[in-house]
Amino acid sequence: VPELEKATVRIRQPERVRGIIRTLREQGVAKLQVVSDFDMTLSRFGCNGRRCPTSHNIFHSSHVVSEDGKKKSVKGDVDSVPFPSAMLQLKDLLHYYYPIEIDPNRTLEEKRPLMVEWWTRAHELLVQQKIRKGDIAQLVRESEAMLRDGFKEFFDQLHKNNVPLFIFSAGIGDVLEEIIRQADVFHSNVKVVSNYMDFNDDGVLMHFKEPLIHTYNKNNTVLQGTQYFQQLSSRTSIILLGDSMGDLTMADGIPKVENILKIGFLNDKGLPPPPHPVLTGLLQVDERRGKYLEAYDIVLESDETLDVVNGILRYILTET
Ligand SMILES: Nc1ccn([C@@H]2O[C@H](COP(=O)(O)O)[C@@H](O)[C@H]2O)c(=O)n1
Repeated sequence: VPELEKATVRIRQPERVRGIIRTLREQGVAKLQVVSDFDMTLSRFGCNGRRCPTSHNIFHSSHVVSEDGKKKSVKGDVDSVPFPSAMLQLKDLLHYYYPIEIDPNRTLEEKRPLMVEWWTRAHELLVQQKIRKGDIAQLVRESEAMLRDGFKEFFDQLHKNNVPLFIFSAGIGDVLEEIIRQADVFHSNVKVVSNYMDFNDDGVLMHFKEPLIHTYNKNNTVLQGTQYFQQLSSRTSIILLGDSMGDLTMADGIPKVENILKIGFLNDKGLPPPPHPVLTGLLQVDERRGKYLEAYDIVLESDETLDVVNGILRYILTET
């Protein structure tokens, strides 16, 4: 896999990783499934020195706002504040909670209640905005959210080879599905589990459906009743893609894992140092690298592409 020689690749145990990749190929395509996070894993973290939005914070800078918001803009403040003040609070939440989410020095027990608090407050703010189902496509079209370079080969290779792709996201399902749809890669082998909006008959957001999925409960507890992994029990070779320590448990519900390759994107590099608004107070990549290298087999640093994943898939999916 020549892509493993890229400068962005870090591997703690190269021999072990080569062994897993060889075994995945030997086991064959019929045994393979891919489990992936969405935001900042399949979607880009940054572009032209700016952060790309997650499926939540796509709403921060959107002109697609509630009737209240539109009335505000009619009053003349559309250029200076193109969204109602509650939208600004979403940003405030991000600045407060995101450093907590990625802090390697806090335990999961400390983080979990704070994540529930973040998601609950953010969802309440979105409900207050009376988001309309029909506006989501425009919102996505006008946003800077985008899939990583090489996404088409990634989705198409898996589809062509009938390899199931399970996207397990703590983002907003309605938004991320639209991003994938607009990229024309929402193939029949893709299954998404995420936080979904619940709209009334007029298409206005009323609630978020249960269970609430946040960064640190992406495991079997929120998959009860889906039977997804049970139906794929013969697929015992797993490629897991994530960008946070919470993503490491995404495959826990798979009944029998024989071989698993964990690939992690270590983002947050190559962007302006603090006081960049979102990075203020964040621990830098150097401080997080050690934990990522222990947890993920392959760590990709400042890599906005799916090149390495595609290279590995090409190798595994090629007939021997
Ligand atoms: N109000 C929020 C809540 C969460 N986020 C970010 O979204 C990411 C979750 O999505 P995954 O697809 O990665 O599971 C998470 O890492 C949070 O940083 C947000 O931006 N706003």
